[in-house]
Amino acid sequence: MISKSITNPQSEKVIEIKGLNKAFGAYQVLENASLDLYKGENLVVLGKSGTGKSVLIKIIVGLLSPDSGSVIALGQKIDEISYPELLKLRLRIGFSFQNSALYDSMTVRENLEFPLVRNERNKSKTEVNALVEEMLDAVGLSQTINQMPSELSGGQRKRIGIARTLILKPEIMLYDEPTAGLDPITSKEINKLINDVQERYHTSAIVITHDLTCAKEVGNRVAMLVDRRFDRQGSFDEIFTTGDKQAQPFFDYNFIQ
Ligand SMILES: Nc1ncnc2c1ncn2[C@@H]1O[C@H](COP(=O)(O)OP(=O)(O)OP(=O)(O)O)[C@@H](O)[C@H]1O
Repeated sequence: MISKSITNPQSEKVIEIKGLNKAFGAYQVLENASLDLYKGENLVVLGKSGTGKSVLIKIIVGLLSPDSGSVIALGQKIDEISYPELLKLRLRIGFSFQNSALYDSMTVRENLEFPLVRNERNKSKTEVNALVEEMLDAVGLSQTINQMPSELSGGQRKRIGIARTLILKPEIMLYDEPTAGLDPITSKEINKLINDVQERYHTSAIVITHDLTCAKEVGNRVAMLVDRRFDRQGSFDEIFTTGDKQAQPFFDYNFIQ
């Protein structure tokens, strides 16, 4: 397995997180955490369960407020913009949920149309159809257009979930455990899809995962959330070949156990 090339640190930043603090009551989840997402890269975020990865994502899209620190996404300071501006910004950031979050009572076509009908009402029926077809082609599932989610496999549902997120052409994609619950072959297909999306749509992405094969295959960079911050950042090999005591258990669990 070949690692992907690491991002040029001179690249433009599409997300800049500086000195982030977030606690729930006395429980400090993030402490002086800093992390950047560069334009066009896939950044893998690794961390033990309950360390605050979902909290981080929620802060980025303004669903949770940090106690202090600054988050700039696509040039906008999340905690300073108005609510309508925040809603507009969220449309530029696609969030692919862990459970795919498809509507079971709608066909694949209707699931894909839904974000457009809700957010881009000015689109004609022909434009909507063209976008649905483009997205299904992008995820390799054109033939499922009239099927119900219950007729799809777990891997296919993930793909349709990604297609539905992509249909608004977001500049940033947030993937929450994209390979969770999938077999290794289907996981590899999802990894390839994440890379195809990066190439075809020039998205920048944060990929939250516990799956190191996924991390290695899709990540231009890896950041580990340890002790409430992201002190460990680098290429996959930089993180996992140096015998780091916090990183090693992830590696051992995924590749040796
Ligand atoms: N709204 C909330 N109120 C109180 N505590 C919360 C809230 N949201 C998250 N937490 C706590 O913050 C910590 C981090 O949660 P988070 O969901 O971000 O973990 P995670 O790293 O995404 O875990 P996993 O890998 O299991 O999904 C947990 O201890 C969780 O209980």
